[in-house]
Amino acid sequence: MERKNESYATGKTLIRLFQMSGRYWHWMVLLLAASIITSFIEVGYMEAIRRIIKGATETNVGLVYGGAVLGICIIVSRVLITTLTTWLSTALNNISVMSLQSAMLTKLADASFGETQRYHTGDLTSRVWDSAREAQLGLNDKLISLLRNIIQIVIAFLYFSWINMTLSLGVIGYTLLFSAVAIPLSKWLRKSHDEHNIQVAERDSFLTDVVQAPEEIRTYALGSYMKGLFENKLNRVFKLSMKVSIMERILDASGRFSTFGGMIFILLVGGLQIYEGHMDIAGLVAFLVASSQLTRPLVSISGLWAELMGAISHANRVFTVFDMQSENVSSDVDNSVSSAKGQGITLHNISFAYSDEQENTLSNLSFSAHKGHLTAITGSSGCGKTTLLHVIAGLYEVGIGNIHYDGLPIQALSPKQLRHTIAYVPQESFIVAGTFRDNITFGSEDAAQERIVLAAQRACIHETIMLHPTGYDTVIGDQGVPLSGGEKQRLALARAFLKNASVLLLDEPTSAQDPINEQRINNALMESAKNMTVIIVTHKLSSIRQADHIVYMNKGQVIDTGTHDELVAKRSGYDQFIKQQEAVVEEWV
Ligand SMILES: Nc1ncnc2c1ncn2[C@@H]1O[C@H](COP(=O)(O)OP(=O)(O)OP(=O)(O)O)[C@@H](O)[C@H]1O
Repeated sequence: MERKNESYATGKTLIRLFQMSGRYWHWMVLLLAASIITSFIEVGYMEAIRRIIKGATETNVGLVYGGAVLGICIIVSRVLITTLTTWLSTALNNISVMSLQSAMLTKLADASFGETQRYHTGDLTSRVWDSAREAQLGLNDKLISLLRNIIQIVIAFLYFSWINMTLSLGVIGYTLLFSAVAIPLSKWLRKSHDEHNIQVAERDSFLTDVVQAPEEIRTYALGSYMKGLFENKLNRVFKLSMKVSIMERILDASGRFSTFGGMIFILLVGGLQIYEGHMDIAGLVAFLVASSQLTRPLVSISGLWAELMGAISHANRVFTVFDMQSENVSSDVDNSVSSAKGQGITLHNISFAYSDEQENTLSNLSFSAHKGHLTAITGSSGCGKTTLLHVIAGLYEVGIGNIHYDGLPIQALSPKQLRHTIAYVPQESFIVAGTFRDNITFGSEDAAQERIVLAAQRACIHETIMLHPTGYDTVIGDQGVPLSGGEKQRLALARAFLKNASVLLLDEPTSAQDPINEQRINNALMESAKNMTVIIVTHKLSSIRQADHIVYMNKGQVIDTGTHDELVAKRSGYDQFIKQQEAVVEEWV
């Protein structure tokens, strides 16, 4: 599958992520403010220790008690501010992640069909689910923590330099020296995170495929074969996880080493400072006990930076979705298009290739599907019928040729106008977990019950629905009533009948139907074709013969068009195609 370069510069990624979360900036500012208050409280904690030690060394009981009272106040304030910060960050995390995920879903619904087709569904799912979460939490938690640590360093530094400037500068210099190792490591880490995410996406895509194919897995006894493939993918993820973890640990270790070494450094330099009379013993003990207030944020900056690299790698996966080419959705629907009493659909010299590297799937193709006619597109498997239907539905843009809807070029219609004009029944029926009614009224939620029943009757699904005591309110799908392939197909058909469209496009709508339902559906389609343009892709002889107009295709080209009798008489290949189909049907009967 073709992939875009998913690597954006770190700074640009952060700015973009921040812009996307712009409406939460006041929450972020509040969190930052809470962090600043926390840093002051931490300084108070250091001061309390210093006073107690000073009081003890100078046998000043008042100073000891004063330090203790300050300490208690600090502890209470710390609890309060921590509770507030936790509440704020939990709320911010949940709301912003949900908002990013739903924005991604909206984008995917509006993105050009061709773009979304380049990605595996498992990959897109993990982008919306995992990458959105990791990216947003990266901004909310990691970036804010990074800023908080910087603020904490400044405040702690001001306090410590009040005690002793030389020692404070020494501690900072020493810690930074050890943290410097983080810079090249974080670059490698970022690359490893990118590789890791690609492997995770491949693992998830594979898992989606396997979960969706329980029949094949069992009937072909693919369990151990799939297990082998899955383990290979897991191994690759495992190796990269190990690489990432080891790099993170090295970053972490460099920080820890600087902390321990820092103690010795403080004792050495602090001892000299006391010896020279620049500070007292209470100051040194306060430094020793609380120096972590200065070194910890310095050290954790490298750890946070490493974690931020992971979040940025996920953010890039999120942006790839937002960068998908959008359909140019206009805000208002011009109903004049759907109500236009035009000529139907006309295609002129259409050619289409899935990518620049591939040969044309459709070549120089022209025909008309008139309003008031049922047009059937037929031909052998793989000749390009579904592709052609997608092109007619405007799901793929054609490079060469043009399509006219009721006399208007397709480019003159916004995607929204086009969607309003078309009802589409794909080969694979899409059923959501919900009621029968929910599944029929997609996009026509306020449809009256009589219209819903009429659509279901025309699609031959009404009787099935009424077998359930709760009728149209029966829950189907995931946790509800399971449906057969034919029932799903008829439900999808009812959805299309309900939509007030002027063009009905159907891809093998009777492939899973028994002959009786097949004939009833064919009749309903003939009836629909009286006042709309109906195009059906089919291999079914009954549907082909019944059509007013047949488009016979082979290898991406239209070989001939006409009625069944006309095409048989022309002997341009259609007659042979039909003979082969009939021979197969007879063999089966
Ligand atoms: N998303 C895609 N990317 C690249 N090639 C594709 C894509 N979808 C289909 N094709 C290729 O285009 C050709 C035509 O496929 P299409 O599904 O349009 O044929 P069809 O006539 O509808 O076949 P069938 O009757 O078996 O459903 C096939 O060779 C197929 O491999």
